[in-house]
Amino acid sequence: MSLLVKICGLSTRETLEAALDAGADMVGFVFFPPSPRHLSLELGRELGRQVKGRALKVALTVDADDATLGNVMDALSPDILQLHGKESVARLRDIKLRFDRPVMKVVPVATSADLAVLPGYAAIADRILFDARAPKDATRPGGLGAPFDWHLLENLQLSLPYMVSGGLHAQNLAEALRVTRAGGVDVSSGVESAPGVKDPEMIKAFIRAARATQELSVR
Ligand SMILES: O=C(O)c1ccccc1NCC(=O)[C@H](O)[C@H](O)COP(=O)(O)O
Repeated sequence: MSLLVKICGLSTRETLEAALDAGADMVGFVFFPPSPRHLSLELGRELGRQVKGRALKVALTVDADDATLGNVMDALSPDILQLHGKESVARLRDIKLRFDRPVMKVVPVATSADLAVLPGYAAIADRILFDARAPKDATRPGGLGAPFDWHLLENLQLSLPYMVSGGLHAQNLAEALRVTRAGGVDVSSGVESAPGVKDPEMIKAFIRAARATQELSVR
């Protein structure tokens, strides 16, 4: 199975086009006002139209209520909902039923104890995204450019697909894949020149590096 590459936090036509041209499988759009990558619904609609089926559109939200999710659905028409907050298993089930979209649940990781939630989420989610657990005083739960200890996933047995994220960049993604055997990689800060400012050349370099390491992926 081929490695999935997701470029997250896109917010301009130019950088979205760079990701699509370079062959990103998933493009992520952040709907979380405290984030430097937050999109208005209007911009989300415009960028969503630009994708034209060339990649899967992923809507990232954090503990969003139904009204917010409904607005995002209407504007972006996402293919996948990335739930990056503290959404419970019951909330995941509710969101899937209500919005009829595959759900990618983010599991924040700092220690092995963080993996205890997996059986619950695995029963409902379509995919898991492992990300570094944000520090308690962080203004957002992700997109901080910090990695976690990939060895925590070394002996993972998971019945559904999973991706890895957190502090990835073109130079370390091969090692992350070697250790975790993840089926996909997700990046935001590692393809930026400043928080929220994507760099087309860094996007291309990341996707090139991911394709070069593709044979390491098994899940
Ligand atoms: O990007 C944000 O600002 C953000 C805000 C709130 C929750 C999650 C957020 N980003 C998550 C991602 O972009 C990715 O899914 C992933 O965590 C990669 O982040 P990075 O470490 O910056 O590469």
